Amino acid sequence: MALIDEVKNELAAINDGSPSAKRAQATAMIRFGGTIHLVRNQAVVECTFDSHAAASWLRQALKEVYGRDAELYRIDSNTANGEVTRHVVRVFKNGSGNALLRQTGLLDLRTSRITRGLPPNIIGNNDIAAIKAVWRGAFLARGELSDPGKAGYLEVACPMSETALALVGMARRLGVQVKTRQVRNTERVVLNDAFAIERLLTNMGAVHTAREWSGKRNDGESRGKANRLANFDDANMRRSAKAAVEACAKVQHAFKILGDDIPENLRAAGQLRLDHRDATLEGLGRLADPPITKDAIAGRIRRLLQLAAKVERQRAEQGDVPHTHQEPHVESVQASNTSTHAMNAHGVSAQTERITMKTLKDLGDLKGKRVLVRADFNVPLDGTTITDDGRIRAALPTITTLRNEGAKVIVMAHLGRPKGKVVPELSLAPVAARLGELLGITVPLAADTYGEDAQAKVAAMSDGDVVLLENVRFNPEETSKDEAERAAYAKKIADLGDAFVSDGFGVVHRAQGSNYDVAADLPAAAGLLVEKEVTALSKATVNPERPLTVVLGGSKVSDKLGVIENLLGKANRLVIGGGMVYTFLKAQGYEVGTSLLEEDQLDKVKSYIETAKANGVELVLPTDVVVNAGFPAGDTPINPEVVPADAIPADRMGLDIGPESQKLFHDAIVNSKTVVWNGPMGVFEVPEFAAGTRAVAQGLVDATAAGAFTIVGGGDSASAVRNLGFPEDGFSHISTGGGASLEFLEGKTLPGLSVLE
Ligand SMILES: Nc1ncnc2c1ncn2[C@@H]1O[C@H](COP(=O)(O)OP(=O)(O)OP(=O)(O)O)[C@@H](O)[C@H]1O
Ligand SMILES: O=C(O)[C@H](O)COP(=O)(O)O
Repeated sequence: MALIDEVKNELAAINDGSPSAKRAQATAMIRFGGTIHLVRNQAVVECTFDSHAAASWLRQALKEVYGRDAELYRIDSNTANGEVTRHVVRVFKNGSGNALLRQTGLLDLRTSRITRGLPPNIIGNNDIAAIKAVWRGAFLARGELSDPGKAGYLEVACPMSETALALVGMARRLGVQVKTRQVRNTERVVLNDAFAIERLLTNMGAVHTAREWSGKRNDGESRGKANRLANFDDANMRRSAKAAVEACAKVQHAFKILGDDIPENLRAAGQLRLDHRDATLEGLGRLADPPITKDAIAGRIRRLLQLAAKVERQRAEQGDVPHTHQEPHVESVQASNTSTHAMNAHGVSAQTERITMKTLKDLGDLKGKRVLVRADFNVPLDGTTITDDGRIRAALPTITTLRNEGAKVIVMAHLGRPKGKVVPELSLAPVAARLGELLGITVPLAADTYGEDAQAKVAAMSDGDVVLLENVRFNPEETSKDEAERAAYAKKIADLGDAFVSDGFGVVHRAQGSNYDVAADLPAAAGLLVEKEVTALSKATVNPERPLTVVLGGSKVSDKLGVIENLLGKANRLVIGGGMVYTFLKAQGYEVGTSLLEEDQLDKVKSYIETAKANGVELVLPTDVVVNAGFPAGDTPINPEVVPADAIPADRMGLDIGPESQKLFHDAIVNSKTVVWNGPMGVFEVPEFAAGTRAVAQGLVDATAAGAFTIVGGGDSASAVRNLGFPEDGFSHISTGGGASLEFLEGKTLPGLSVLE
């Protein structure tokens, strides 16, 4: 028996729900699996299922919850693919069809029309059991599931867009993000993330077969890959085919624009796309000579299209040819890339697969070469004093390796957000001095990034020398949204070097001139830090050892709420502290005094709390907090006081988690196999409010000692760990990335990494 049949059998065997859940499921089964027509003004409700068990369930439920008798019969038909059996449940006799439509709410009594979506009584039902039941009914009626070993997908074909949107909303309330997609003129709700599929199946009640699906999926992974080209007939393949057709059109256009002036590796990649229109990117990679990864082939095609777009733009500027607006090129490759991600055997997104990037060895012999290294030297400063030099030290392995190879090392970096203006306080002068100290040499600082001084300093370099260019963000083009402007600027930087090494992991989530565009102009590779970060963070995203606990804190509340939403489908346990916790406490109806609060995020947070409950994600919040009269400033005396988390006085501000919570958090962390921590638990810069952050850091140290894999991410958290005196080797990995490490965890595609594929 195919696994989908087993899943439906398991779902159809669920019969112990409340009447409200049964009504929700039955209504969904009619809405998704039924047709309604009139015979002499009598409504005939006819629902067709491929599963006999589903049809039987509905017949029984109609009797039980609506008192309606239904006929059940089977239809066998011969199709090109063999005999197909369907099971029909029909409600018709004695006006019972009309009555059923009224009872379910599927007949809108005001307009006497059939409701297009799900009836309001179902949509407005906040009972999680009923929401699960709707999904169960929809899936029983029109659900499809990939076989283990194939590209992972779960889909429900919907009768119309309103029903699709209703399902999307309900999935969200279960903590699962699904999308709608039109396939062969049918609106479908689709899901490709393996973990989310398993979660949704479990939520529907297919607890046993969900596990079997994921288990079999692992066993069958290699088979699935090998069969990919042969099995072109499943939903993901169809999506991929569409993306491939679009990509072919773009490649053809690029060839036309570029003529003979195309780097050979890019031409070969484009030609492969044209010659094998139906192949997946993975398949194209296999066909390349020598074979390369799908990420590499995607990268080459993307660069080909970018190059064409650039040339076309230049020509348009020179008045050679009409500018035909080629920006969508880049997007469409990303789109085809995305569908490729959706096609892998686990159906998961970019960072849940290992990322393959070019590395230093791919740059060949660098002796005497000018190597541009993008580092992230965005370090905390107190005036001109660097309070944590972790990011500078993290760049040393790459710089030292390049120097040892006899390269001239030209380092570029940003500091703060000067918004395209020269801000003297954000000069990299203190960084040049510290880098020189750490390397034991003088590191001259060029007064500009690519201007006369930079050119002169680079021209004067000997092999093994290091020069630092001034803050790249002093140039408005660095962060410009105008790709052409950025590209022209990147070209000027690229003129200073012979190769580019991307080593600023903290900035790989940005597509900016000095970390992204410059890679199109020079042979480019990841530095040792970027390699190390990707390897370490992948341990939390590629089959992490569970329980996976994510600890979040810090002050950038709304930045991190998105991460929480995403993690509700991935982590086993979420521990929340720091400034963001007060929005959670308020969402539970507690007074939070003058603490950091994002009022406009309250509804979101409420739904996260609900989702966490529904998904079985353990949400650990503080039970006590340390408060003060206000944010510690200047000489104002500090009067820390511990209060229960549900009773913060109206005139007090929460600035740390209390002692009871410290123990609670510590224990939650220690009982984990993988821990990711981003954001301090309190205003750790002030000793009176540092205990919570210290307890969490200690939790990670203890978990590491017990064999867990622990990651500290976030600029402030990393500096907190060091400033509080914890040894760096107490943690498995201290990430130099803040936003970058979070976006990596979220599974987003990071431009600064994809450009190195
Ligand atoms: N309860 C609180 N109220 C106000 N500020 C807080 C509170 N708890 C922590 N903070 C502040 O949060 C700041 C760090 O937050 P942030 O979100 O920037 O974390 P991070 O580790 O730097 O992460 P990232 O690098 O991703 O930005 C610290 O300066 C700390 O004082
Ligand atoms: O500190 C960081 O997270 C990185 O340096 C990126 O800085 P940004 O958020 O200003 O781009």
